[in-house]
Amino acid sequence: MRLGGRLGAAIEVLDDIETRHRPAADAMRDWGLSHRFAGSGDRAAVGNLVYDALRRRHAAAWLLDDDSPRALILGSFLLENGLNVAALEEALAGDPFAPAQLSEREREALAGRKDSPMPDTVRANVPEWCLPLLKQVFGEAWVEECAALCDRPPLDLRANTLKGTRDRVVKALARHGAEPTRIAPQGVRIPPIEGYGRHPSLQGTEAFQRGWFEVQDEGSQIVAELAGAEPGMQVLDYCAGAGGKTLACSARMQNRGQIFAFDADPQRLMPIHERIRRAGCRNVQIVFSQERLVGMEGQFDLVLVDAPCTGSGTWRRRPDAKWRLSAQRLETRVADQSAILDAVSPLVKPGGVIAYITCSIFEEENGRQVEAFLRRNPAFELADHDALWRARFPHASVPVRISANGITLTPATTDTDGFFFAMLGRRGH
Ligand SMILES: C[S@@+](CC[C@H](N)C(=O)[O-])C[C@H]1O[C@@H](n2cnc3c(N)ncnc32)[C@H](O)[C@@H]1O
Repeated sequence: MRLGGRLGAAIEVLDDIETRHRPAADAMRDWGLSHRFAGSGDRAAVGNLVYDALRRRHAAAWLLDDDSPRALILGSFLLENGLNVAALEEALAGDPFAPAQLSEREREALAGRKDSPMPDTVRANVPEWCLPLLKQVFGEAWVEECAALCDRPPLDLRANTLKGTRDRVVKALARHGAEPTRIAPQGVRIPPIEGYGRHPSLQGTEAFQRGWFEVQDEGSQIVAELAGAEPGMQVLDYCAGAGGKTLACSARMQNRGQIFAFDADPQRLMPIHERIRRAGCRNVQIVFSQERLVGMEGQFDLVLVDAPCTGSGTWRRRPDAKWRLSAQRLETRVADQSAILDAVSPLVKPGGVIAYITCSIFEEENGRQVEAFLRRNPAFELADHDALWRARFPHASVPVRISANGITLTPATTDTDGFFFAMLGRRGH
């Protein structure tokens, strides 16, 4: 397929996402199935065009003064290509599969925008109802923070110290541009996609099959480090899902001590078996039912709560979720989180801690959630997050948002997905 055809295909996929309210990944998969002639390069290019348009939806719509799927794809192509209208026109000309040439109205809209500055609310590219929440959490930096959440993400890996070293992973993946991450001690980064290519598919590599690394965003690695699982500890990963944090804790613990991995949805736990085997983790017990935790009150040194959340910190990777999110869903998540925190608090031993984690940037799910928990549970107190950060990452010289209530990571500051971390200690020994 030529570029024109790819633009046409991207419009088709985006139209499917918009009109049928479908997740982008599902719409892309269906497009691939019904266009089997399309090669992997075509799929990657169409995927990039669609995801870019979802990331910068407001900016693309502003450029062409229209928010139809056509305007979003063409506008976002222009944003990615330095507003090169000639390149767009060339792609649209002479390809029978390309969308129609720019109309007079579109040309006029583009000409009108050429020298006018993009308004802040457009550059931020977030749903209107979120604006007050984001201004509240980021203050003056809200536009920069939101704009960074629209960038393409890197592909991050965590070298598995149960099987080898980070150096070995960096060397094995050097041809993909792999480099050590700046903060997480075992992190390896493959830079964001340029142009219309794709990240390498690493699952088939010998290094992956041998368990040398896991795919895990650096932010997720950092919060797992902050949780501080140590050899010999009794750890409960209460929202273990597919086990990303479980595996990171197991490596930190050098397979000594125990991790109980629980999730309210046993289906979510399914991938963990294979991951544990590949990674060589021998200190993980999978807990399929809450009943198994009865009688374990006061037993855990560390309870990790990687809470269900809005995922607003991961909008770079799942930009369609940004536009599906609603204030009501946020409210539901906040209620889930506070119920989970209350459920786990009796399981922590005196002197033990809860590591509360979200991949959200909203205060309601983060600092406010922590404050409300402490009001309900006076037996718990906040750790010194500043000291904790310095102790874990003494060599990290990046700006990071640390408050009394916790630590917030963002693409604009730590160059990671957005995450929140708070450590809540149970008083007494
Ligand atoms: C952010 S995901 C966990 C990701 C996982 N820890 C990882 O690092 O790969 C949140 C998980 O919480 C689970 N969950 C939701 N409500 C829960 C509850 N009430 N109790 C325990 N787990 C819950 C969800 O099924 C989901 O798997």
